[in-house]
Amino acid sequence: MGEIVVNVAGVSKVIRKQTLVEDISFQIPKGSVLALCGGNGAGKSTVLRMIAGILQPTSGTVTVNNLRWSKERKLFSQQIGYMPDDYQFNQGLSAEETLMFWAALRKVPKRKTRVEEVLELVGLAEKRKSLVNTFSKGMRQRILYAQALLAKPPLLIMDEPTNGLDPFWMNEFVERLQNIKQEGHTVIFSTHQLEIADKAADHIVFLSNGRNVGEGSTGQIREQFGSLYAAFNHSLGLK
Ligand SMILES: Nc1ncnc2c1ncn2[C@@H]1O[C@H](COP(=O)(O)OP(=O)(O)OP(=O)(O)O)[C@@H](O)[C@H]1O
Repeated sequence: MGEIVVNVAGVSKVIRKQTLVEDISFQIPKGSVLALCGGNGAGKSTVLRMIAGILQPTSGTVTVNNLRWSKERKLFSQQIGYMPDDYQFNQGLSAEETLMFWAALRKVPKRKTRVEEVLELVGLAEKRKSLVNTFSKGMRQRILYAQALLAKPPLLIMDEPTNGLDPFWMNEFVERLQNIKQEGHTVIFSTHQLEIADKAADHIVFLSNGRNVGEGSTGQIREQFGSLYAAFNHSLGLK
C-alpha cells in the first residue's frame, strides 16, 4: 500500500447508550477512492462525520495525513473538503455569493477565480446569479460538490454525492473523480448506488448495523462474488 492518507482504527460511536458504529477500521492510500456502501441507517454518515472531525469517536482514532482533530484542529480541517448529505442554504444568496462566502471562510486564495472554476466544473456557471433556493435537488448537490472542491483539499469526503443527480451528471461525477484522483486527491464517499461504487471506487467497505461486514478492492469483489450486488447481499447475510 502506498502513502496512507486516512487511517480509521477501531472506531466506535455511542450516543445515549446507543451504539451507532462499532469497531470500524480501514485505511485509504493517497490518490485512491473508497466507497462506503450499506443500507439506510448502516452508519455511513456517522463514519464520514467522524473522519471529517464533525463528530468525535467514543473510542478508536481517526488520522488524516497523520493529523488528529483533537490535537491539530486547524491543520486537520485544512486537509478536508466535506460534502454533507443535506444542507439548508442561505435563502437570499446566489450560487456565486454562496461559494464566495465559503471561499472567504476557508481563506481560499484568488477566490473569485476559484469560484468561477468550480462553477464551470459543476456546470453552473450560467446560473451563477440565480438564487440557490430556486435550484433543483441535483443542482444543489452540484453546489455542495463545488464547495467541497473549493480549497483543493487533499481529502474529499462526500455523503451520498450522486443523490438527485440525473444520468448525465452521475456519469460526469464518475469521470471527474478520475481526474481528481489523478491530481493526487484522496476520496471517500458513501452511496446506496452500487453501480456508482463499482465505477468510481478502488476499494469498497460494506457497513451493516454500524459494523464493517466486508471489504475489498472492486476487482477482488467482482472476482469473488461476480458483482457488487452479490457481495452486498452476502455481506448482509442475505445469500
Ligand atoms: N445524533 C444521533 N443520535 C442518535 N442516533 C443517531 C444520530 N445520528 C444517527 N443516528 C442513528 O445512527 C444510525 C446510523 O445512522 P447514519 O446516518 O450514520 O446511517 P447511514 O448509513 O448514513 O444511513 P442513510 O443511508 O439512511 O443515510 C441510525 O440508526 C441513526 O438513526
